[in-house]
Amino acid sequence: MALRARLSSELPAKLVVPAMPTPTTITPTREHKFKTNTILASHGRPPWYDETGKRISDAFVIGIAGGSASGKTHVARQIVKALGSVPTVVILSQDSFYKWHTPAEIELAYASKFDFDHPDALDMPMFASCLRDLKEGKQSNIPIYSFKEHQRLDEKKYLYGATIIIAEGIMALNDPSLRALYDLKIFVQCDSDLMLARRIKRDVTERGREVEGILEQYLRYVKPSYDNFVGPTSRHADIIVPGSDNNVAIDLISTHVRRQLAERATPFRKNIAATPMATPMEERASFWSTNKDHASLIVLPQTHQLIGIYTIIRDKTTKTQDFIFFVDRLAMFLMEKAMEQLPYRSKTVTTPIGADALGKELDAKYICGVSVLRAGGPLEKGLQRVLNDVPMGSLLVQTDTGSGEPLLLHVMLPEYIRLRHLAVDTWVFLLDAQIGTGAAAFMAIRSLLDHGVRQDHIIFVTFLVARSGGITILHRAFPQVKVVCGAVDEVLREAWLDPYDKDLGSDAPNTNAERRKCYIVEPGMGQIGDRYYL
Ligand SMILES: Nc1ncnc2c1ncn2[C@@H]1O[C@H](COP(=O)(O)OP(=O)(O)O)[C@@H](O)[C@H]1O
Ligand SMILES: O=c1ccn([C@@H]2O[C@H](COP(=O)(O)O)[C@@H](O)[C@H]2O)c(=O)[nH]1
Repeated sequence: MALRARLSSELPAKLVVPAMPTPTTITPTREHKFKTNTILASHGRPPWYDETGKRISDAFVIGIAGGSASGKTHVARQIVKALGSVPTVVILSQDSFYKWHTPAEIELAYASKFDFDHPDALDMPMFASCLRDLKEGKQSNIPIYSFKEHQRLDEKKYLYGATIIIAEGIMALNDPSLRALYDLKIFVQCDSDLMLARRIKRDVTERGREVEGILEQYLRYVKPSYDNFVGPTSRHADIIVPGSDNNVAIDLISTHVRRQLAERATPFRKNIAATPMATPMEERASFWSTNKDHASLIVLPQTHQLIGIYTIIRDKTTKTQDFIFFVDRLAMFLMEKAMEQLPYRSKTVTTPIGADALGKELDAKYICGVSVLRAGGPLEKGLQRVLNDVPMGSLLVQTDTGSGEPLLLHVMLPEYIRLRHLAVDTWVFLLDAQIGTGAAAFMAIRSLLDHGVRQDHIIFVTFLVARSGGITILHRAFPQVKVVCGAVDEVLREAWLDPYDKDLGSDAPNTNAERRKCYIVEPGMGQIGDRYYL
């Protein structure tokens, strides 16, 4: 409703954008040859949740319908191009949702006697469900369809983290449950002869077809389907875009989408900023006073041995070789402690002298590790020592130098998390060097929850937690996540970081354009990832 109102203030209720008076030639590029459901552009994803940990915005979804070869994919790609530097954009092709075909149906397809242009040829409920998951910020595993084999392939394409989704297909506006998911509905209008000419060219070069078969299929199914099912859906569109010379329409659409995204953006880091004011005094006092038995924050016993290891690691004069050795040792201590957080069940074994011994065995279905790059990397070795062959994944979270917000730049997760039905039974050791503002921890935990990992199955392992930082807000947002750490440092302060300096920044104002604002845990251990790897 709100969108319609806003759209109508920007555009007439239904906009038919005329073709450009002077035709421009768009040279088909290699990318036109592929119909892939893929992340086409990613400039990092800013927070999609607030400081309570709840998701605050859905992805912006554009539905594009039109006849076969009218230019739907082309329009989708032009929109992505025109949007420029925006967060993650995904193009979801309805073609991927053609149903699985029997050998008899495939034989008919090769003889151009199978109707791929009826709405029943597509698995609409599956398309709607995958689209809904992506819109709601969850992962989706999309089927892959081969036009050459007229068959759905065995493998699937994993997608996660879209901020904008463009769903395109001949029947994209056909189904009411699909239409309900779109924030913007587009119909690509194109002359029949142009569509036929393009289809012949494309099907011969890209889909392994012959002209005679293409024409037979066109007359028997494609043309009647356009008249009966596809063309009439143009009445549901917000915008009608011409199938050629459509630069004006593309500009209009991209401006609208950019404005919508700007309206949805909310500052995050500022809200959890590393100031003692981030949570009320009483809440922090109660968190730390109960922290000894606190189920959510487990601090390693402060033995002389442990403090000795920290002393070496904190010392800026420690040589890289020694730093790596002691970080690896500390990682082992932390991981051993973290392993205690997993469930165990009773088990009786027979000893070599034939006696029964009552013991315990791990009771976790799936376990994996995910490190927040680069700083979480040094903990990986510790995890691999306590759990042989544990599947590892990573998340690259970095601070946007302009906005100061964390950005999710890369997601590489193990199958136990990528597949939702496994994720619910998966225990995840989430590894990061420290929890300062908590911004990276928030993003990493939220990403796992989006995949269906249970909050109480996440064990966050870290070297250092800042007492005055975001840990209390993190705990408030995700009370069931356990944090295992080796030391608690008192101070978290703002500073300027020089990318070429391994020592951490000063309070001096930003004189060097490359320096960026950061938050420093004090006394801290410096940039652990840099000291370990560089
Ligand atoms: N505006 C355009 N100008 C020039 N060629 C185009 C234009 N739109 C589409 N084409 C070409 O037409 C063919 C079919 O376009 P495509 O976008 O794949 O259609 P659809 O996704 O609707 O089936 C492609 O080879 C593409 O390069
Ligand atoms: O195995 C198949 C599946 C589909 N088709 C034809 O594809 C078009 C839809 O794809 P567009 O990319 O939108 O053109 C549809 O008209 C089907 O006839 C096919 O030939 N073989």
